[in-house]
Amino acid sequence: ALKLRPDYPEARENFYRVANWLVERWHFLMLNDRGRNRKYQQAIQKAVQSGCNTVLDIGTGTGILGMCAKKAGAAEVYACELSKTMYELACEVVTANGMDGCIKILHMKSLEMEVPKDIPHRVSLVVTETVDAGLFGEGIIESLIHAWRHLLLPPQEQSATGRVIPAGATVFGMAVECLEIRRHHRLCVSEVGSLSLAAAGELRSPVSCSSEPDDSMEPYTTERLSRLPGGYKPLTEPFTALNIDFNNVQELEGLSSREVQKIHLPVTQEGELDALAVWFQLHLDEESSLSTGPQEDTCWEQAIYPVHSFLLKPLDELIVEVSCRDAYLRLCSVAVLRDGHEIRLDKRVDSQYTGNPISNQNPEAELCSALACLQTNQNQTKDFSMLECSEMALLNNHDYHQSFCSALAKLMSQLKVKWQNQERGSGVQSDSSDLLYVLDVSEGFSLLSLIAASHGHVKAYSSVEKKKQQEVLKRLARSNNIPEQHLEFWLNHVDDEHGILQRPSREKLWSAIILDCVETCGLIRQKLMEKASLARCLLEEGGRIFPEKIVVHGMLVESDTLLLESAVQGQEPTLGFNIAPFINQFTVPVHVFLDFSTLECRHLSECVELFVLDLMDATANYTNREVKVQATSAGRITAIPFWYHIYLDQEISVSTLSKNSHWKQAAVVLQQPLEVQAGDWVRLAVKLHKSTISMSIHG
Ligand SMILES: CCc1ccncc1CNCCCCSC[C@H]1O[C@@H](n2ccc3c(N)ncnc32)[C@H](O)[C@@H]1O
Repeated sequence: ALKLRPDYPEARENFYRVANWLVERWHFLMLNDRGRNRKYQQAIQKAVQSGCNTVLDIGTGTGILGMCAKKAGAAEVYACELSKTMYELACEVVTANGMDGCIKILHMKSLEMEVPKDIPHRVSLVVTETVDAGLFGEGIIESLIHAWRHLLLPPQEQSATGRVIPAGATVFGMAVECLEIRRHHRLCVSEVGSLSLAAAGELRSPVSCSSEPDDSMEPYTTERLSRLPGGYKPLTEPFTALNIDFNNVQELEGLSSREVQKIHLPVTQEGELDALAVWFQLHLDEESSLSTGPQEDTCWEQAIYPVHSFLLKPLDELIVEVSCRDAYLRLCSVAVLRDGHEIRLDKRVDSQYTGNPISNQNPEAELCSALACLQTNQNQTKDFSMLECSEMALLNNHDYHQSFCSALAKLMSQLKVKWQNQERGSGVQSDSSDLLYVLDVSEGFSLLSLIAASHGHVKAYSSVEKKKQQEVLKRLARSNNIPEQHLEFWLNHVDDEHGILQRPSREKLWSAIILDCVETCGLIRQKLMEKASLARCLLEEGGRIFPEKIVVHGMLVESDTLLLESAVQGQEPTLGFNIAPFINQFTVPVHVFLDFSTLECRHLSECVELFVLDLMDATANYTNREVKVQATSAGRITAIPFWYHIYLDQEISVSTLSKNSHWKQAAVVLQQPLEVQAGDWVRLAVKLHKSTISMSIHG
């Protein structure tokens, strides 16, 4: 559709959503990494010059490594790529670089390839970079075992034996304290919005690396440690977790049956153990290697294994187990050696509140928390509830819940006063059971319905869907003395907003409706304005929507990092091959999941108000706005990061840029940077179409 009518906004928005999905963002990072490209090129040249004449590029992506092999003089070059989009793109790239006649590209997974069906004979060299931050996440081990068995010249041939680039890898690990990781993976607070969380039971993020593989969990997550807000504190020296030789097929085949390795790590700094960080060195050949370590200025993320919280002291020894039972590299911290005796970490319930004593709470909550621990101790493997990382970070966001608690309290008391006035006026005595009705349609796990119900005389409806999570809410209602009948789970089987947004009952309207406005990635939720207008019709006199207003703020920045993550910058980084125009078709103008607080960039203006969305008064809204912004210093404007101040009422607002925010930010990345001098004025044209914000800049 875009090719047919490039200006058609619907197609454009849809394409941007699809593009993010079709082509992973790391393609841009990888292709802009000239150091990486050169090292691969040199290793390939050396191998071809030393006799590797037939080459197979596994996971060719844009085709760059296959083209290196051809240019280095290899007689036959084959490439395979499992993603259809990348396969088609590689064909275009190879043709554009005049090599379509001499590189055969297959749209298939290497594991399906056979000799002579797909390639005429076994090859002397396999090149590949099918690795992720945890090294094995793209299946490189399985791919290489298959390649050694079916596609590579077997090692026993005296003459030319097959080889793999990279030749092997060394995996490193390190124990770290990191608040940003902790608040995304475990509960760190004992109460939110005047609710005690003692009875919540064990809450876990999807990332948990128990030694027995459990496919409902991911073994690790990924983070750029050098860019995490608040940074991290190493608690041990880096240790070697694993060495693997990709040219030794016995070693590759033996990997999954290697016995679990126990590593003793002397603690070098006192601190809270939050995670094991893992990275690796990719040995391309004997001389050159690539590293994904946090200390390098590498663009790659590290693999993060959140582990049981535990306060480590300098003389402790942390015992870590390393295994690769299934295809994944698994690390877990199993025990701490202190004064000669072993404290098991993996058997105990994770101490939910690290460092925050459950103080000054009512005795029954104390009893509940003791019971909860007792309960989880017995069958700790079963009764835990899973929260997404963003839901865990939201739960830990104390200010967010406090703001809602205050704003809801204000509304509830206003409405109760209104009733009393009406009663006095009409003389009709409404029975005290008359309740205010609050609907919380937040996405995912939300406690806002409970916070509303805790104000008394409120019947709250929650759209939490998952049974386990509903159990958590019911437990919290009980332990916070909220009457069972004041909490209901609402119509969560219907998916369209018309279904969820209905009157609470025939004669009743809502006193408050809580909407979810901003996605974790930093974009406005789809159909927000439609939902808001529907919700407004369902409010009783004086009722409110939360939030009532969203103000978009932003600023002009110069950031090479954002450019490198959003488009390939010319031909030079890609070894002179013409690749950029092809992969840049998948550039999207808005970059999401950005940590603006740690982005390397130069601020070229103050923060400015870009747009206002009024959810209580549709007539106050516009679809585009021109904003004049003054450059405060000279530079090249390459991006406009933006975030939101979410107004719960006239006075109370939460910012999506605040320190404990569970939200990330977004940024418009300009394809043509704009040079400015200090004092220059630029005009920003800001548009909102179907909840999608777009911006263009004019000198
Ligand atoms: C310093 C390297 C680094 C370190 C840490 N983080 C990231 C990186 C950068 N590497 C990222 C590549 C990761 C994606 S793999 C690249 C392309 O290969 C394709 N594929 C994957 C397996 C496979 C197969 N068996 N047969 C055919 N095709 C295959 C994928 O569809 C993808 O397009």
